[in-house]
Amino acid sequence: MGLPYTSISAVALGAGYILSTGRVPQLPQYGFLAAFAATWTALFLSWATYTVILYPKFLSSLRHLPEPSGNSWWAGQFPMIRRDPTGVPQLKWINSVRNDGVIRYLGLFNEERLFITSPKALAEVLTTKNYDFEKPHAFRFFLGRILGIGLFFAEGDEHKAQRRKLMPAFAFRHVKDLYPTFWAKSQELVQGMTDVIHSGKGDAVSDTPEDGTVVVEVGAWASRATLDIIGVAGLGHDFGAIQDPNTKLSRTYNTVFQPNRQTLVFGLINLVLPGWILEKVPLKRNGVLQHATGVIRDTCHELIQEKKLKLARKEQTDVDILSVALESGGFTDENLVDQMMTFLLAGHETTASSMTWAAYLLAKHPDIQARLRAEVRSCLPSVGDTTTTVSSLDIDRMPYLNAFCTEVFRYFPPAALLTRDAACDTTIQGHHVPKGTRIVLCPWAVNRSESIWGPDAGTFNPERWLDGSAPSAYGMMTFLHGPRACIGREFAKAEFACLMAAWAGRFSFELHNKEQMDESKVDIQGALITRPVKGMYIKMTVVEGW
Ligand code: HEM
Repeated sequence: MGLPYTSISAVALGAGYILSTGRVPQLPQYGFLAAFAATWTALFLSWATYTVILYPKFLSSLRHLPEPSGNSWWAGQFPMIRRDPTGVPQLKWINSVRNDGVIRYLGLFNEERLFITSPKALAEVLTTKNYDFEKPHAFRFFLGRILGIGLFFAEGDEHKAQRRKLMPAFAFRHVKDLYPTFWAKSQELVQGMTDVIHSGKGDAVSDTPEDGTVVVEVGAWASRATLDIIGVAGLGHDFGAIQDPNTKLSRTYNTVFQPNRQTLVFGLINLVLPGWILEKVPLKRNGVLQHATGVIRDTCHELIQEKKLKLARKEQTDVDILSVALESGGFTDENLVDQMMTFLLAGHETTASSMTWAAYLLAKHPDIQARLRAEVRSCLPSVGDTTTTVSSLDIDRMPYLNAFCTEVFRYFPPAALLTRDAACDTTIQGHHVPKGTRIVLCPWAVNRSESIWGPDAGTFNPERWLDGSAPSAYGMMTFLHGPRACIGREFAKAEFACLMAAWAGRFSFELHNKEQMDESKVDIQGALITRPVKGMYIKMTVVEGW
């Protein structure tokens, strides 16, 4: 519950006036400032006691729901949430707290959160009552600056209308035409990395080029490839990030997503200060965000102008997302810029995160790596053969590749935790949920819930997708479900499958830091998109013969 600054200040002003002018003779007289400050402090303390202690512990209608033990008296489970990677506390609770689909836990200042755990409850929140829940306003401020206020942040009827206009561009019949683009970029990526390996100059100090092995930070390559793909397939423009790691746009996203103290402190302040105040605080992070927003907006503006010129000259035949949106005629220029900013970010860091985790998992499981490579080599033309391409049918015919990709999406969902606020009084699984209650959706936990996936939920096992035993759709939360599910899901799945086929077919993967065979030794950063904090360093070798 946000501090009601305006109401407290208004009452304190009134009290200051009354007490300083002696209007009520029965009351003692004080100076205006002293009376104002004393009333303000008293009201603030009463509000804080009510909000932090009385309401969550004794009055809330949600206090009888199951919850994890070990609360701090004023910060609930916040110490654990702050210490562990995003989603890890929720994973512990989903497997240990008995519940019927909803767990209540307390955050900083004992703010209540409802963590939704079962497929039935998730179906209710995401589909049946989707529009009863909205994205939190603080989140909109925090991310809206770099993501734009497009489809991602639209709500209610506005969301429905925007989604309807954009859907054709993301339908599978359109995505299937993009496979040649995905494959061409996968080829370019693999060629770029092959050149680096042959040159013997990797990204880590202990490279051992003499045995043909070079250590590469795969996350950076993944981001460059996915930025190029969303550039070409989304905006009809090649940013050339695979060829040049220092393009303005790549550098900009790097500075925004660099996991560091600044980002963390900014995020924490955002929990207590409203966005419009935080934006004005002279923090270094504000400057970084402002600059980044400028670069991203300008890039999108330029691309839209280019496309419009082409349209006017009747040269327009492209099938990228921007062209489809422009031709629908339903967006103003400013709105289009917001949509493009959304696709640029939502469509590149997410898939890059999946690629980074996939490289880690391949390195950790040499048997899976070998099986995948064998399938790729037997089904697809060589990645070096630029005269051939790959279609959706080629990829569909590869059960192990598809099982591997789906299992990576399950095991390491890029968006580990998402939130909603109840937009009205509503219910979940029959429990009354007051307006404003914070709802937590946690793909990281649900995707590994033992009650949904069985006792091997915590094991990476592509095999589970081959025997058709996968559980209810709502047990897999990587792209969410319902009207707000990821619109780019088919795009992402296709792009990821092409990129992984090219990687696994051409290279062998081995962990640079052997300690990381133990997953708990990989530090995970997860404010928005999960990634290894210090990058993922992999020893890569070109496997000849394909
Ligand atoms: C592995 C890749 C991806 C993952 C895991 C992913 C995941 C998600 C998730 C979880 C959401 C829901 C967020 C929320 O409602 O709080 C979402 C929404 C969205 N995603 Fe993705 N995404 C991926 C790739 C893409 C791509 C490639 C694009 C575009 C080309 C894209 C565009 C969007 C958009 C526009 C939304 C907002 C949809 C709406 O609110 O109607 N995503 N994504």
